[in-house]
Amino acid sequence: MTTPKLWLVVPAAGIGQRMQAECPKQYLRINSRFILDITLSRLLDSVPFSGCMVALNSADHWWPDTGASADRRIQTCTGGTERSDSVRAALLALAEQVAEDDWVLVHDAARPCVHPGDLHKLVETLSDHPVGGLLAAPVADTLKKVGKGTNPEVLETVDRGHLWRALTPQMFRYRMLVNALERAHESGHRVTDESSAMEFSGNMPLLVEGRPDNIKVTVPADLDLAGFILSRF
Ligand SMILES: Nc1ccn([C@@H]2O[C@H](COP(=O)(O)OP(=O)(O)OP(=O)(O)O)[C@@H](O)[C@H]2O)c(=O)n1
Ligand SMILES: C[C@](O)(CO)[C@H](O)COP(=O)(O)O
Repeated sequence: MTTPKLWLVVPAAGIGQRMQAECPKQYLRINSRFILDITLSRLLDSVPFSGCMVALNSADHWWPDTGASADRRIQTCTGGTERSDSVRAALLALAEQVAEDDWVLVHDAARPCVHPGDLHKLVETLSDHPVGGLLAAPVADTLKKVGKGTNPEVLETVDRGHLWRALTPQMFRYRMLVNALERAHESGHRVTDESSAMEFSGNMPLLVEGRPDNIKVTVPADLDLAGFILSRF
């Protein structure tokens, strides 16, 4: 019985609309380094991955200027319209290299603050789990449900007792994840993370508590926050 390998998929084909920046947010800089370079180096320096596939936008002209583009461990493919399309494209691009039961960790390019300790905790916790799982953090704020209009008036306060925020990496077996994403896609079931696809296929991924500072750079204020977090470790 061979030991399953670890593979990394990084969806980096978004346009960062909510960031309202002059370039896709994965190419904004923190301390002069591209966010994408920071994310990839933190992941590849922390976990012995057998390989890495980065999904890039077909219009991406920044990649050749990254440090990562010179890293022989990293391959690239063209992403898709939605994040899940980009992840599927990256998984299919790895098809000839990956064994069915190998583990794949999927991590957002826009999450540069992921902590090595959380990566080790995720891999160790899930290494013999039948399904896999994801880093997540318990909800710490009171949550309000609002109506559909543009004026967010409160409909109700949602019980947060059993609510967690999904983070990344999300870690699943290659074949199970490909099948789950294909099934969700073919069913027209829109998923915003890998766990949702696994759940749609009837699985119960395990949540592994991660640091709440593993933020996704999404809106302008997140850039300085990420810089501060990274300065602390
Ligand atoms: N079609 C897409 C959309 C998103 N992503 C990636 O998925 C991650 C999380 O998505 P999100 O934060 O939504 O990034 P964007 O889609 O770029 O942001 P926005 O929704 O503001 O445009 C990002 O690293 C993004 O590059 C991707 O690879 N392919
Ligand atoms: C995958 C994710 O980061 C987990 O919280 C999130 O679903 C990505 O959502 P986005 O709308 O693509 O940023």
